[in-house]
Amino acid sequence: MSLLEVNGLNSHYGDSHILFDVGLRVEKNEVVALLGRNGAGKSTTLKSLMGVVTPTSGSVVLDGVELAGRKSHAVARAGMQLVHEERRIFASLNVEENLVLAGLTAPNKWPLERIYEMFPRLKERRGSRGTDLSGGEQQMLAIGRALIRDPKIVLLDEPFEGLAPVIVRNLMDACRELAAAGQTIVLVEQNLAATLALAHRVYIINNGHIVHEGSAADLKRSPEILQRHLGV
Ligand SMILES: Nc1ncnc2c1ncn2[C@@H]1O[C@H](COP(=O)(O)OP(=O)(O)OP(=O)(O)O)[C@@H](O)[C@H]1O
Repeated sequence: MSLLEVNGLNSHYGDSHILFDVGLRVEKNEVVALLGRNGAGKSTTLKSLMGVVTPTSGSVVLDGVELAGRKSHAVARAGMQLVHEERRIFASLNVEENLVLAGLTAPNKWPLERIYEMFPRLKERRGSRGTDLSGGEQQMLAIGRALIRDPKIVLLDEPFEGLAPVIVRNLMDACRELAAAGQTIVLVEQNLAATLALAHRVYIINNGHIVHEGSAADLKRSPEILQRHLGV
């Protein structure tokens, strides 16, 4: 059994049917990317896994536990974390307060030092408020807030968006380090090169349907698939 098994997932916004029988599986220690054009349903998929959006049908099983239909705090307690595109840190709290608060209700947690080893910049900025951080520092903090809860799986929604190339490389190194340490990751990212460099396996979603599944290595060698589904 895979760490995460998603079957027949359907989600709606009001009357709009957005996800159609989405199926995914993610093995323990795997980095899986979900690619697709704008509006294809990537964020909705992550939100549906996390219980931010309640799927209308289907199943989301994490480590043998059915999570579909549960609220996001319950999903978080079961070991899933979503790092939202909007980062969602507390602007009026400093870096360390943000991290400590995120870890408070976690059954297991990483020591602060482990977060600071991964993101030395956060240690330097530990006393700075959320509002005073750069975009890259905010993203590091958002990821740190997820990791401090020692999740079984982390969902990253466009972690590199809007960041300078040097910061993207920095964050990619952190993701590689995480993956090497065995962290299971689902990554949604527009930056195709970065995605294919990080992911082991890739799904492509198109209009709410999964249209391709394969290894990242195979996808790199298949320009026609990239062209057909992503237009690149
Ligand atoms: N809160 C919402 N209410 C209604 N429709 C929504 C809402 N959020 C997203 N949608 C619609 O659902 C579809 C899928 O959106 P989603 O954000 O999942 O796409 P995406 O693949 O993540 O794209 P992007 O890269 O643009 O974020 C789109 O047609 C979008 O307009």
